[in-house]
Amino acid sequence: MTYSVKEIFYTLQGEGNHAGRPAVFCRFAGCNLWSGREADRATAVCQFCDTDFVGTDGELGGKFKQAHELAATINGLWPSSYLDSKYVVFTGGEPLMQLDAALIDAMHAVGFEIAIETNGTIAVPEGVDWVCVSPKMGAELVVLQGDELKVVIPQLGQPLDQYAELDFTHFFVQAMDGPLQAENIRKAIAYCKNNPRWKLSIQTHKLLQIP
Ligand SMILES: C[S@@+](CC[C@H](N)C(=O)[O-])C[C@H]1O[C@@H](n2cnc3c(N)ncnc32)[C@H](O)[C@@H]1O
Ligand SMILES: Nc1nc2[nH]cc(C(=O)O)c2c(=O)[nH]1
Ligand code: SF4
Ligand SMILES: [Mg+2]
Repeated sequence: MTYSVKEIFYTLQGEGNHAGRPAVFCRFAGCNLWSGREADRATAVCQFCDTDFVGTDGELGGKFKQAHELAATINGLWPSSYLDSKYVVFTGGEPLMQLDAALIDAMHAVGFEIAIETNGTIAVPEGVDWVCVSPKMGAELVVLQGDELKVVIPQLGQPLDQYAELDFTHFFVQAMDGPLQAENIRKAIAYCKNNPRWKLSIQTHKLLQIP
């Protein structure tokens, strides 16, 4: 299959349980909950997205015909002097529209641990080493287990109490970035203090002004 990739870059994971961990990010183009066009945002299922995932025009973006070509490009960003702890985060857009067994095998073959950031609407294939699910109101959640549940708040009517019963190891709330960010951060802090199973995920890469 041909993979459509917006961009590939080496940075620190900014969010969630692995915040601060060096990682290659592979951002796939396309999402099942928004076209990515501003004109469609108001009518999209997911309306608060902070990411440009349209097209293949970003850093190292493009169409990759073979899993091993994409794996080699990702592997090429890992520092050659340090071949331990290799970590790739597949995101997007929605990575589970494209991540398949061939790419999982190709990444493992070059020594990577594989993480995904997903909206939870598409089943996770075998072999993914770290599953971060971020549910979206208005979209059916089908991924009911994983490593971290990272809920962007506030979303009207979101069943946070029910989410807390799902089979995840870590439970995070993350303040929605946008015009109400300051207020959303206050809400997220208050939510964690009142519901101590939940931890705060800060988008540290935005504070640090790194990709
Ligand atoms: C851009 S999404 C891509 C992966 C996948 N489509 C998803 O939604 O999980 C990566 C992460 O950013 C979060 N996110 C998107 N827009 C955000 C915003 N405005 N404020 C805070 N987090 C946001 C998502 O919920 C998700 O956890
Ligand atoms: N540094 C950094 N960390 C991230 N964690 C999740 C991201 C995403 O867009 O999926 C992201 C991102 O875009 N950059
Ligand atoms: S599901 Fe993820 S990538 Fe798609 S629009 Fe929402 S936040 Fe953006
Ligand atoms: Mg991001």
